[in-house]
Amino acid sequence: MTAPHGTPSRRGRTNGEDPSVDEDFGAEEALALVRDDARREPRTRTQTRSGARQDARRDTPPDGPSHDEARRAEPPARDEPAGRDEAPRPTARRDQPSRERAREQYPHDPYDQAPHGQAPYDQATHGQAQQAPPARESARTAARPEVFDFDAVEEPPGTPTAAAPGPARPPKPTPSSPPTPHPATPWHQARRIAERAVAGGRAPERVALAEAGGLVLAAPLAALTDLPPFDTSAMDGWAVAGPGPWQLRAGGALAGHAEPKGLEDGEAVAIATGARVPYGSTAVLRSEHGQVDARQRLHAVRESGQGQDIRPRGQECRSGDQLLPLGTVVTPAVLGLAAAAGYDGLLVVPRPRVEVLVLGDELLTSGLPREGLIRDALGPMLPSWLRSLGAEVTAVHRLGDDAEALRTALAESTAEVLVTTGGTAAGPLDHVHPTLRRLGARLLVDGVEVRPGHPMLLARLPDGRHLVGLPGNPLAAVSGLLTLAEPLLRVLSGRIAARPGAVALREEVPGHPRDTRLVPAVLREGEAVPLHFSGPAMLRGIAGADVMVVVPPGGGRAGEELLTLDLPWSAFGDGECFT
Ligand SMILES: Nc1nc2c(c(=O)[nH]1)N[C@H]1C(S)=C(S)[C@@H](COP(=O)(O)OP(=O)(O)OC[C@H]3O[C@@H](n4cnc5c(N)ncnc54)[C@H](O)[C@@H]3O)O[C@H]1N2
Ligand code: MOO
Repeated sequence: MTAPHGTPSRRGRTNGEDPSVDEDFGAEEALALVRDDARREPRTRTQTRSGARQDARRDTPPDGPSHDEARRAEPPARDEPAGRDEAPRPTARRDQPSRERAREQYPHDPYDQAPHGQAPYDQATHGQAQQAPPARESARTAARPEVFDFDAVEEPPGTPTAAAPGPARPPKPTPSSPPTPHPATPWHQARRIAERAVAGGRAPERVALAEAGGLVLAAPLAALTDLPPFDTSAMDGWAVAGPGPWQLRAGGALAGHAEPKGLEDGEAVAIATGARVPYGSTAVLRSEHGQVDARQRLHAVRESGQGQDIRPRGQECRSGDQLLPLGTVVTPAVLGLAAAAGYDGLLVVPRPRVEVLVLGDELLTSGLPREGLIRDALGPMLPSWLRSLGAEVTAVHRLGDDAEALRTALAESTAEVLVTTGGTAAGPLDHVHPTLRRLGARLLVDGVEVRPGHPMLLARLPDGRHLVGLPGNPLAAVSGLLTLAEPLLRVLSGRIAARPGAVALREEVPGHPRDTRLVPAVLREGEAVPLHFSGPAMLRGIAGADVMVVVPPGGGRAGEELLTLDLPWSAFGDGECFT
């Protein structure tokens, strides 16, 4: 499922206690890991491409800075947005036939995310065609009603934010002073904070195989038997002893039967695939490679070598061999292997219990949108997504915009993790921050430098439970899932971080001047083609996506390798995984 994660070999871990996770892990480090891994392990869907692409990246035009340098540079003054949350307007794009072709299939331009023909995307309006803001949006322009305890924002020591000079607690805004700037956390750092917020999962439990799918091994899987447990025939035919021709013995050996009587040299007996081979057998002759004459003598029409088509006992493993490490997700194949190796049940990390609280008076649970009401997209989306991240979703409650209902739900829930949707911003009905403050929660992440989804948050309640606050815009909520919920739940569910993915962009993707962008894309011939309809309020792009591409501040060039985040269905994405 989701990345970027460290490789198990370098960052292998099952809980937040492994010191190796303390290393900084930015985009460049993650990409370097991918390149390393690609050299070691040729079979990866996100196999990075030739060095030529990297060389091209290093190319510096004679009259200007390299792309990377340009990316690090501040955007030119004329592009500076009026507010910190706005991106510059796009510059005109050159006509490129190949781009046009790609666009026909997978039209994309984040600055043009409305259907073709509509007004261009403007980050300030969050992907919508420009229009007068609705009444509730204008209410958001009001100053932030609550001031947070910025001391309570936990940052690892040495991070740029923590190291930044300035007062620990900003002054309270007064009617004459502008709203306090929001201390958003850089995207990579937010993921690390979420990963380290918890030390590990619940105490391991033994569950029946039928219940273990999707859980994580809490102990290495060691073989309880040799596999195969006895010498078996790999083919239908005859077990033979010594060189032929052989005298065929009456009867035969079938799978599931006790060991047949041993063979003497020059003897053969009919045998089925999977049957125990009789003691004394030197090979199995396939049925299509032998003929029996009238005197019941078996003749080989093709020679079979010593031991041919016999699977010797212990060929796959010996009793006690470690088959899989602790931290492995119990996939269907793991269930099969465990059963073959003698297990009736497995010691696993129980799923962390997660409760979803959907906020918003405007949400309908059925029927068509009407009278300003819209369908709740997140209530139906989150349970299976969270489950794919290792959680057990115990309940989905729809609370409307009711601060008291939210406070009660947070105070009374017994889930280890609460996930709220909506209400993270600073509008009059956005109750998440004030309620957290009332409950004495500690904000570990309060806003992230990522688009969409920058108002996302991670908080710790006084009793140690965690709350992931997802923004209400549906794609922004997905961004929050991938940024904060995935690392938190990965550690709580005992999973090992997967190898980070990287893929080359088929076409340029504009970036935000300072924030990371998460852009839905499809994978085609090893390249990522960014998708259209990927505004913060839209799910149309992500619903057809294979991965989320992590676009660094400043954007990505055609051919540039960028990190990717897997989606729950990514394994089925481009058909290259099942070879
Ligand atoms: N003055 C400002 N206003 C806003 C800012 C900002 O920085 N300054 N940020 C914008 C961004 S970015 C986002 S994202 C949203 C986040 O807002 P909330 O988390 O408070 O979410 P809501 O206001 O409740 O909802 C936003 C949007 O999403 C729709 N929504 C909510 N829940 C659902 C759901 N379950 N299914 C489908 N759609 C949902 C809701 O109707 C709104 O349209 O704030 C911006 N404002
Ligand atoms: O742009 Mo907001 O970040 O819609 O998520």
